Amino acid sequence: MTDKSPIVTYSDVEKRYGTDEDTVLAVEEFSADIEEGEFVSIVGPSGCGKSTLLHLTAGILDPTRGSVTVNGMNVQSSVYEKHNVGLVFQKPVLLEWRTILDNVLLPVEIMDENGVLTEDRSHYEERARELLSIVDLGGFEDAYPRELSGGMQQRASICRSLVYDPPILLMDEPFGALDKITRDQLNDELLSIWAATNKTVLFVTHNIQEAIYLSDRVIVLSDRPATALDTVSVDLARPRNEETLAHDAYQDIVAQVTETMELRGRSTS
Ligand SMILES: Nc1ncnc2c1ncn2[C@@H]1O[C@H](COP(=O)(O)OP(=O)(O)OP(=O)(O)O)[C@@H](O)[C@H]1O
Repeated sequence: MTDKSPIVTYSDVEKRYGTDEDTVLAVEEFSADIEEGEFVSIVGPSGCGKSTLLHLTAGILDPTRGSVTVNGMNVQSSVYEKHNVGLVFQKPVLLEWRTILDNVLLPVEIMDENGVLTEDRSHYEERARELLSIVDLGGFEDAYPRELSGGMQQRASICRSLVYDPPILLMDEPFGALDKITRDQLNDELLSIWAATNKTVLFVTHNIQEAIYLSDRVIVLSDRPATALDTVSVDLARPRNEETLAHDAYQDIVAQVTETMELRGRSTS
């Protein structure tokens, strides 16, 4: 840990959906600090509240108690700049009538309309082309989403989340729908991008192996309502690769996180 202030702080966060008697408590008493430049995964059982936590971090949802701050500023504040974060969803959600380049540039257009662009458009177009080339989509700028495989579309959506250079990347099971080979490949590409850009990444998954392979720390959530059961440091050398998976230390951490999830998850029944 550094002596700098954390980039994201969750303080006793609660999120309850609904306002009448029929409410759902999704997150309860969640507190955590995320350091700048860290790669942190959030793992937990299906439906426990992982996406809710990311949406609270993005300022898309408001907590019913507690607070989420980014660089010390409450994300609910009217002056908080939501483009501090880039979001990657479970599905790529590309607009089928726009080319890949124009899909990647969509957030730039929206920011331009809102008057919050810091550079001129040509800067972002150059960046979009550079990002597409990094993820091996050079040459597909003028293609349409239907011409790309699922993995290629998800790569394009990662470029879209990075095009305006947000310091924080929020990723919600981004590779969950892909086959294992493509998923492993994209995990390695993501680690390369992370190493090259010094982003802070919050990565949601229910895949324990994936979380440990990627992360500096793994936050283990309980069954719904999500609260932090444990935070596990992953002190494995980088860059990570095939050899990482064969290490005893890797297997030990997998066993530790698996046990926490199995023994300490709370029952929702
Ligand atoms: N808009 C909403 N209104 C009411 N309940 C909701 C809403 N969004 C989510 N929930 C409920 O909150 C709980 C947590 O949902 P969330 O999507 O955050 O879980 P998750 O861990 O991301 O799930 P999964 O692993 O299936 O992606 C679930 O019970 C879900 O049904």
